[in-house]
This record gives sequence, C-alpha cells and structure tokens, in this order.
Amino acid sequence: MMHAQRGLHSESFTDKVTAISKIKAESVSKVYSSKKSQFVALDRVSFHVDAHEFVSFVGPSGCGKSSLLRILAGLETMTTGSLRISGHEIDGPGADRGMVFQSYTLFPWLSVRENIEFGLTLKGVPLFEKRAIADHFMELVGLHKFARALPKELSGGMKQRVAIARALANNPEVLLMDEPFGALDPQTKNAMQELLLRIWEKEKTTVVFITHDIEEAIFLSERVYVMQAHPGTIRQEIMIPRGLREVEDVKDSGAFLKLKKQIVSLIGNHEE
Ligand SMILES: Nc1ncnc2c1ncn2[C@@H]1O[C@H](COP(=O)(O)OP(=O)(O)OP(=O)(O)O)[C@@H](O)[C@H]1O
Repeated sequence: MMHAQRGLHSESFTDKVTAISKIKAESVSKVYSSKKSQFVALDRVSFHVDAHEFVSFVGPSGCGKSSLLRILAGLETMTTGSLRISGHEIDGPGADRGMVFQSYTLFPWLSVRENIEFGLTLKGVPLFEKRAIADHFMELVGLHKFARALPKELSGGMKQRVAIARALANNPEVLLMDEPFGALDPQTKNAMQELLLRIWEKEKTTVVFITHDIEEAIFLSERVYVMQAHPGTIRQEIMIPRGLREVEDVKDSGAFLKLKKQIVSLIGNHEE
C-alpha cells in the first residue's frame, strides 16, 4: 500500500521506464588499468533497449563495442555506472542472456543437436522436452537435416546458425551478438541477416547487435547507437523507420543511402 502511495509521483515514472526497458544502462564507464597506465574504453555510456527491440551499436574500431557487450554478458565488469536487465543489476553471466560471437564457439566433439541441447542438458530439462526444443530451433535455422553432423562438417554460415539456435534454445531474455557475421563471405552474410530477421520477427527476441558494418546495422535494426572512440561514447541514436526493409533492393534505396551517409559522417567526422 505504501508503495502505491509513493509511486504516484516521480517514482512511478522511474518505475515505468525501468519496466519498459529490458536493458537500462546509466553512465557506464570502463577503465582498463595496468601498473603503468589507465585507458578509458567507455566513458559514461547510457542507453536503453526495450523488450522485443532490435538495437545495434556501430562504431569505429576501439570505440568499446565489444567491451560493452562483454559487460552486458557479465564476462567483464564495468568500472562505474549501472546496468540492469529487467530491473536487475548485472552480476556476472546468466542464462537470461544468450551470446553469439564472431568466432565459432561450438563444441567440436558434439553434434549439431548436442550443441543446441547443451544448455538444456545442464539445466536438467527432460529428454523429451529437450528434443522438441532442439527440433524447433534446428527447423528454424534450417539445419534439421544436419542434426548428427559435427561442426567440422559445417560451413561458417551453418556454424553460426547452430550458434544462434543454441543461444535461443535456452530461451534467453536477451540475445547478445558480437559481429556474428563478421567472418562470413558477403553472400552468406546477406543470407544470415535475412534469416536473423525472420527469427527475430517470429521469436520476438530482444537483440543487442554489435557491428562495424553500417549497412548491416541499418538493415537489421529498429534503432542504432552510433559510437565514437577515444574515449568510447555514444555519439548519436538513430531511429530506423519502420517499413524501410519492405522496399525492394533496400540497400540501394534513397532512404537507406541517406541513413548510411548520416552514420558515415558521424563516425568519419570524429576520426578526422
Ligand atoms: N583487456 C584490455 N586491457 C586493456 N585495454 C583493452 C582491453 N580490452 C580492450 N581494450 C582497449 O579498449 C578499447 C576498446 O576495445 P573494444 O574491443 O571494446 O573495442 P571495439 O569497438 O569492439 O573494437 P574492435 O571493433 O576493434 O574490436 C580498445 O582501444 C582496446 O585496445
């Protein structure tokens, strides 16, 4: 009761923002320290990601994109600031976050199915349920015919499809992706972008996507945070208009090229 009364004024607004935002970062800084020097990789970075949103961070090498994602994943600690997922301060890695990295991180001795089921096995999910979940995600990424294959028998794109399926099988609240298609050839990369969008639309996952590829960020996202380096900060938030992707040959369309030019100049201006 007391809470309801307190919540009537400013606090109710704060509660509402926290409730809407799946991720809320406030003034996150990361300083790498050695005996001789200190390096500010992230300087008071604030952002939010709403539930079911697809948000990308794009920026030049060294702007702190990967540091930010590693902090979100709980693999790295921030130096100062606050970073909450569903209202809870991040305190180490957790099953609420699924990760897909650029480097292939499948267990080489496990089959496609076993890789996808890995987290479910750890959680003690009953066999029947585990099989059904893996079947669903193998179907979703188009690898059901490769259930028994080992990673060494797969192409780079197929490996990343397994990595996405494995991350999603654990039903994470947020999917964190660090340049997941960075090592793929352009054609495979395009196909993977299309696939990821289809999955995102179907599964309603909240996605945080890191890339240095501006086209990729515009094509995939609803919002893009443009970062700058030295120190790593967020320079601007760019809204990607709904329906942009519906246009044929979208990457050559006037609206797309305009957004690309805008982001190139934001990044370029700072690098001069
Ligand atoms: N463990 C570390 N110790 C010291 N400095 C680090 C460490 N990790 C990253 N850095 C520095 O912090 C800065 C940001 O690195 P980070 O990898 O987060 O950037 P990035 O934007 O992902 O760059 P890239 O696209 O090149 O991977 C870089 O200048 C990097 O050299």
